[in-house]
Amino acid sequence: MSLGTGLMVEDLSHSYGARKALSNVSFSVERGCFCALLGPNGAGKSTLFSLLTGLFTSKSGDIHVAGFDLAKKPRSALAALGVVFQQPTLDMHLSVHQNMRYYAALQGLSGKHATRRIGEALEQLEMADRAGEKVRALNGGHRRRMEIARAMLHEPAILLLDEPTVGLDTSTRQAITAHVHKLARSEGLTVLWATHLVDEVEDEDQLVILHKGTIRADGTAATLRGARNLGEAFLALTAAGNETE
Ligand SMILES: Nc1ncnc2c1ncn2[C@@H]1O[C@H](COP(=O)(O)OP(=O)(O)OP(=O)(O)O)[C@@H](O)[C@H]1O
Repeated sequence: MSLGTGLMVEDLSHSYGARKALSNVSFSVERGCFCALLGPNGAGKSTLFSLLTGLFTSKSGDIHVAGFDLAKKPRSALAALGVVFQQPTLDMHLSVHQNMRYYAALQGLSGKHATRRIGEALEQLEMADRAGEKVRALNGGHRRRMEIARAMLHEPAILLLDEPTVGLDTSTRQAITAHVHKLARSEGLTVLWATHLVDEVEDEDQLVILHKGTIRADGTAATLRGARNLGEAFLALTAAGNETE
């Protein structure tokens, strides 16, 4: 895989003691693609994210981020990643801008460059007019948008989001999902979006279905669902996997 390309996961496995959470998982996401990683609770999505972000180390398998081998070039690989974790990690007592400034400093951005990137990232997520507000005064949707803007500060090639709409109402979920689809299209950003909700997947998205630690399907959402709606297709693909166990 060459420099600047998307994400590649090859033959990745992970166990918690005797419990196998991921078994020989392989898939790749082309640069600029939105890939939905769809799986029910316990499928292994968070485990995969922990491996992709270097929180856990894989004993078997390879991960390449924007062309960098995570095991051999962790700094370069991690620098190419923007991450939005499932649990919010904002300082409620600071303003949006202060939170962004703090994170910019952690990323090594300072001065005018940091100010410019904070402005641009907030603009992209339509949050620029909230910059002076305390985070605790924002609703859940705006907090999430802010976290996405924050993950974009260092201009990552790849954005990972682990169930980023958990706890949000339907219209807020739709707005955030649409925002990130737009980012992928307009910025050439590679996106891996983990979810268990089929309505967050668009027909033209790449869809990877993970169930009980294995990949059950990988293709364009429209192709995988065929004439069915995605909910039916998802149930069929995950039920088919159960029968073999
Ligand atoms: N720290 C742990 N110790 C033991 N087993 C774990 C641990 N974390 C996860 N597991 C198990 O590994 C499997 C995959 O869990 P994981 O959290 O990665 O799935 P998930 O798809 O993210 O699910 P959810 O949507 O519920 O977060 C599950 O069977 C889970 O019970």
